[in-house]
Amino acid sequence: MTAAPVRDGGGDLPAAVRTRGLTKRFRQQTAVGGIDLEVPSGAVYGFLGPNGSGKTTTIRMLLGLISATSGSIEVLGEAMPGGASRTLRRVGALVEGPAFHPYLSGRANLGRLDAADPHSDARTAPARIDAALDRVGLLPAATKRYRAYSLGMRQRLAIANALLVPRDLLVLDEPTNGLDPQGTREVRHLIEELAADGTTVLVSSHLLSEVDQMCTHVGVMFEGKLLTQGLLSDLHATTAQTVRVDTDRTEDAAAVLRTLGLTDVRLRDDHVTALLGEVAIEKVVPELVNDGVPVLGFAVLRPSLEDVFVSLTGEGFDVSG
Ligand SMILES: Nc1ncnc2c1ncn2[C@@H]1O[C@H](COP(=O)(O)OP(=O)(O)OP(=O)(O)O)[C@@H](O)[C@H]1O
Repeated sequence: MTAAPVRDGGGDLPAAVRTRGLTKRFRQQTAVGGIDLEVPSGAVYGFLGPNGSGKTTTIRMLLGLISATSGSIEVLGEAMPGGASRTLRRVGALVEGPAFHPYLSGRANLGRLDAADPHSDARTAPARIDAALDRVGLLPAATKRYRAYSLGMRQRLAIANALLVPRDLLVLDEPTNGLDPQGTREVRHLIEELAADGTTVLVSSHLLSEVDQMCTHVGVMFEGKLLTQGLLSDLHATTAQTVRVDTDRTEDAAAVLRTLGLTDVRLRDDHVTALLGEVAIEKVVPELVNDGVPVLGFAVLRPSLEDVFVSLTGEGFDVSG
């Protein structure tokens, strides 16, 4: 398996994150095996991979929480860890959720965390805290106790904590983990809004549909390797298209599709699907009709991210969790 060429969508701006040969070994185990990550400025970059594929380890290296075994890291154009303290002020992170006090309000919790930050300016804290609460839609619930917050509100508060000072890059590790569908939607919308304001977002996830819905770019991790990365639309386009033929003569339709050279032909009660491969799409319907197969419907299906993943790894994506 070779990684697809890297697309640089960042224009004149330096990439928000660029690594070369980034590697982390824990004793015998290589958790991250020489990855070249490229997160263009302005992207919502979905860092996708099954559990244990190395996403958190990579993120921890980017943020200087653990050291790399080898390789290089640039964040916002600065080599790390060289420019770390200055640069990391411009990076908001949600890796392990901050420890919130259940009996304090959302606002008071942010106040405590801000006061614990040696770089923060106490004089501007009230305004910054309310701006962050407003940004994540929690200003109306600012005085509620944390323990009364829903799961989605708790996670939005954690993101507000990452936004207490202006950020150029947000790094969110599995921000929807453990959330119910409503909470997941809230966090996803928030990420989309932050991105619309110009913040680059690197968000890790093991949820394919989530990445599909909110990201412009995607990097696919598998067993410590970055299998591919680039624009999500390019990734979809490079994966074989599936066609669907609705017919009451599925056996006959399947035979025609196989003869034409389509592969992975699957029969259902009232339709057949198959991978188009190199076959010219305009040939399919005429050939079916020529052979007397009644075509009641015909569609080209956009490959799902799961199709992309399967085509890259030859394995299904474990969507548990
Ligand atoms: N501190 C550590 N010591 C030893 N092994 C570790 C350590 N941290 C991570 N690993 C191992 O490195 C591999 C990658 O883990 P990592 O947490 O980066 O994966 P992940 O893709 O983030 O998965 P998850 O979504 O489950 O967090 C795993 O096999 C894990 O057991």
